[in-house]
Amino acid sequence: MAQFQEVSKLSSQHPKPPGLVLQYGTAGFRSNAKHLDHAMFRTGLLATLRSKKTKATIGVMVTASHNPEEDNGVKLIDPMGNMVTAEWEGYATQLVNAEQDDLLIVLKDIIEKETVNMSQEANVFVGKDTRSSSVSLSQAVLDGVLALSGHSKDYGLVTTPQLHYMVCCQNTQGKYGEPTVEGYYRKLCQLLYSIVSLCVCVSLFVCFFFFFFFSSVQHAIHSFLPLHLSVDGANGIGALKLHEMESHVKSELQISVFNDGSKGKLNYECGADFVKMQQKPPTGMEMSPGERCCSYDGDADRIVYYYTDSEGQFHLLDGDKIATLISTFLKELLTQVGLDLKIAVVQTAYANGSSTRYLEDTMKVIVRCTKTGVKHLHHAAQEFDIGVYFEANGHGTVLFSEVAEEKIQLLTQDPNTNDERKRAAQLLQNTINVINQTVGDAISDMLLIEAILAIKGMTVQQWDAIYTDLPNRQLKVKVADRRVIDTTDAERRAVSPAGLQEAIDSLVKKYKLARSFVRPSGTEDVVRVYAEAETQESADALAHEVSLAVYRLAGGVGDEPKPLH
Ligand SMILES: CC(=O)N[C@H]1[C@@H](OP(=O)(O)O)O[C@H](CO)[C@@H](O)[C@@H]1O
Ligand SMILES: [Mg+2]
Repeated sequence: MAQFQEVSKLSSQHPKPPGLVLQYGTAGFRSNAKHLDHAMFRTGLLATLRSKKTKATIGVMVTASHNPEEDNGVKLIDPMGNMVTAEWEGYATQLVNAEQDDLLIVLKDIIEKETVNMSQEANVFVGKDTRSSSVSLSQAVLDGVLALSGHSKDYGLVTTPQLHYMVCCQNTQGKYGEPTVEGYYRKLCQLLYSIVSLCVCVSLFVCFFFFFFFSSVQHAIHSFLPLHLSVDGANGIGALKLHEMESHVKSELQISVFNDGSKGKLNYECGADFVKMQQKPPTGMEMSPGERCCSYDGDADRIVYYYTDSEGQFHLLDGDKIATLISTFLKELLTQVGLDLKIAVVQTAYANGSSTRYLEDTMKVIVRCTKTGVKHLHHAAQEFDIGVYFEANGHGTVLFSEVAEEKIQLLTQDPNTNDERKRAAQLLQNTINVINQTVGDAISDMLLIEAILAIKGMTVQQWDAIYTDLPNRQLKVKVADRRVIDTTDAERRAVSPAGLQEAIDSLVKKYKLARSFVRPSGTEDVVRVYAEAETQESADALAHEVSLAVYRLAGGVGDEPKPLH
């Protein structure tokens, strides 16, 4: 067929290095950018097939998120803006690893297995981050789409969640929003205006009573707006997009952007991953004591907040604290509107033990633990009326079931609802709209958090004080083959190699309030070790001892892990 001749022709311009094997991992393909040209072209081919199969627009995002500048990667976005299914992840791995001469055989095999109608039209949206390699790599994706006569739309520089949003808007015929970057800002920011204005109405109402005691109403509003926030853009796409969004929110939210890419290197000593892992502020950020700050990652799908206190002590408010703030807010609103909706928080094994305890024992919400990787959390969250999911590293969002959205919508229109209930229903409605339900989104999460803090009149210190994190430590161990470690119970227990779990169990027993687990990373060639305990010294010592156990029992390479102190 002529169609396949074009594939042969164009694929020879994007040849596969013989013998190279890549795996569609936790977040798509990731590697040094030099190894990815063929993977991009072939992901373009697969996205076209997926589009024909689903009769919908598919997204392809070129990014390696928080990884170093030299790396790159690619992920596929399904019609509703979700991650692609596990089955198609498998096809992606097969197609990308086919040696040059076998490419057509593997391609035709997928077409046959999935009974793809090749005369069906195909549409693929493509986006990229700010890495210098992203320019040619996204062109390789576009070539792949072209090779199978698919239509493509190149969104150029966008955040990962923006591309997820575009795909969802396109496939819901605009019901989710307008599939443009401007449409995205309008949707998200308008809601900040209405959330804030609802709040101002309440402030005005309160001020009316206190008018004669305290100076003026105007003063109260001015002290409320605009909000101030310092953002570390990780020298990536998020910084660029914040500048773009500025004009939409400048009277409600003043953002000072640091690490905006004008001089520093992407993700280097900055960004959400650096801040979370190192538990310290990014370089290049000016912070005054008590000031609210946050960091995005390299493709702006993660966010963490932090501040330093008057003694210079650093305080991190990670994904767990964000999930707690958002679920508290939603639960309070549900009580006010009197709706009996099932709300749950979904976490991974990396969630701080204090957060899980607080959510279950004090807030009395259902907590679920899944494997690492947003796709797992997303699926679990879909089982509830309202599913709040966050990885501890700040990647997360909230999902509302259709039933929940309908019930809330009805309440906002019900003439028999009293003012207080109506206001709460309206806030819930606005919250639904400000949230990017397709995937974790640093910009959307930031706007929601800012609105919640304003509505609740809460400082970052008060938010931080909801519970106290258990001291914790994450380490990496190099082993010859990390696949020798197999886990169960949402990655909290190791079933192989023999003796490893027993060794961890006996080490954990030595410390108070301790917990530790190990798992092979899905994005890096390392085994990750997590430990938490009553004191930082204990968490550090436990993490080191568990690292040694991994090194000895799972084939460690290089030098033995050294103690932290
Ligand atoms: C401990 C940790 O933060 N792991 C991260 C990291 O996965 P690993 O499989 O642990 O390498 O990258 C994933 C993709 O960004 C993210 O979803 C996940 O939370
Ligand atoms: Mg990311």
